[in-house]
Amino acid sequence: MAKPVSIEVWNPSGKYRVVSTKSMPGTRWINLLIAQDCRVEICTEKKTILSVEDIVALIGDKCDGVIGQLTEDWGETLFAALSRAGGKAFSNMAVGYNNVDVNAANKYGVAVGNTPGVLTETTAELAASLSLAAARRIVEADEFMRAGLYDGWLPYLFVGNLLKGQTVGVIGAGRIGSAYARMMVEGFKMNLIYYDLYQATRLEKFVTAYGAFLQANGEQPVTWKRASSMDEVLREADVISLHPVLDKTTYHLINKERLSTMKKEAILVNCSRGPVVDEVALVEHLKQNPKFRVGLDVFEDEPYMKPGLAELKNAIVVPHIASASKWTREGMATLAALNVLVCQDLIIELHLILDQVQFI
Ligand SMILES: NC(=O)c1ccc[n+]([C@@H]2O[C@H](COP(=O)([O-])OP(=O)(O)OC[C@H]3O[C@@H](n4cnc5c(N)ncnc54)[C@H](O)[C@@H]3O)[C@@H](O)[C@H]2O)c1
Ligand SMILES: O=C(O)[C@H](O)CO
Repeated sequence: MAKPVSIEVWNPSGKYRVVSTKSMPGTRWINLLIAQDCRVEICTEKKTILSVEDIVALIGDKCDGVIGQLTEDWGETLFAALSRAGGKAFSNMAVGYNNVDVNAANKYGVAVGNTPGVLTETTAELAASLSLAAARRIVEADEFMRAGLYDGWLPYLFVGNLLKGQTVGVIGAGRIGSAYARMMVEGFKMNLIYYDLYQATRLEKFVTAYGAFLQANGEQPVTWKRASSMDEVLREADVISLHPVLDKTTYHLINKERLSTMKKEAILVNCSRGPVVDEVALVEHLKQNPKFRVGLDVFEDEPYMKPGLAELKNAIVVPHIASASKWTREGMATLAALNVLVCQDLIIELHLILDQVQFI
């Protein structure tokens, strides 16, 4: 028998019971649920990652819908428990849903939602920040200053890479990959090479139009190329950012062999999912190639890093914060609440909010 988990309750007399496994930013999501006669229960347990057992206890005997997190394992056990409790809706508070077994959800008649769109620009901005920080060695230089080591300007001090005129490579040119590509092309006048299963027509048109604009103003135009393989991107690009979904086809997409085909001074950024990169191979590659740099927001075994990574000066590491802007996190919470309401048929004035809702 799992221990009871601590909760905070909003609108105790609400007819429908909706559980959120974590407290989420803002109050709009809570108010939306209350307006549709929901009793909202928010788990206030101190531990960061809830176990399947904890969540089964939270679901209890009657539960209409759940908002969960990407750190949780939403599979057979949880969807069976939710279905037994009368629930028909689950929303991940994330766009990525590799932690959700959608087949199991289907089997138990539970609809699944995610939160795309509201995090596109915020996540792309972090990927751009990591690209810049790696190119200009900002974290190393900051540590140097704080250690009191700066004793005057020097021609070789923290020399990094100029981005202008170099090639940015994007693997997975969906919403976030395309937003990142636009930032790097427009902001730093980089040329683009991308690889995706599908053609990114709007992105191509954007780069073509921007190139024409630059040329009309007497500047070197930017260019784009859709690569026929991922290896072409790895060989040609100076900065490569990973933005595919995580599934069987993208697991360890970046491995020892592929790292060896990249330029010795390339920059690799990962704001997708940790297992897209073989992190052990990456640590080895970083050790062997001190001018190769990485910016990582995600890790193979979160919250852990593979041995050796934390000690490497050519790696910038941040704790999965790519979507962490206030606007975005409040938007994700709002979308997650709307997903649960719509999937559970609890919306009264559906037409007022349907355009804000996203489904997998
Ligand atoms: N670090 C973070 O905090 C953070 C934030 C948001 C999203 N993400 C991750 O980013 C991912 C992408 O989000 P999005 O909104 O851009 O999704 P999206 O669906 O718009 O884009 C994903 C792209 O990957 C492409 N793709 C799929 N398989 C591929 C393959 N084998 N090779 C190349 N491309 C492939 C798809 O065709 C699609 O264009 C999410 O699934 C999530 O895992 C991470
Ligand atoms: O998939 C997602 O949404 C991120 O990892 C968290 O924002």
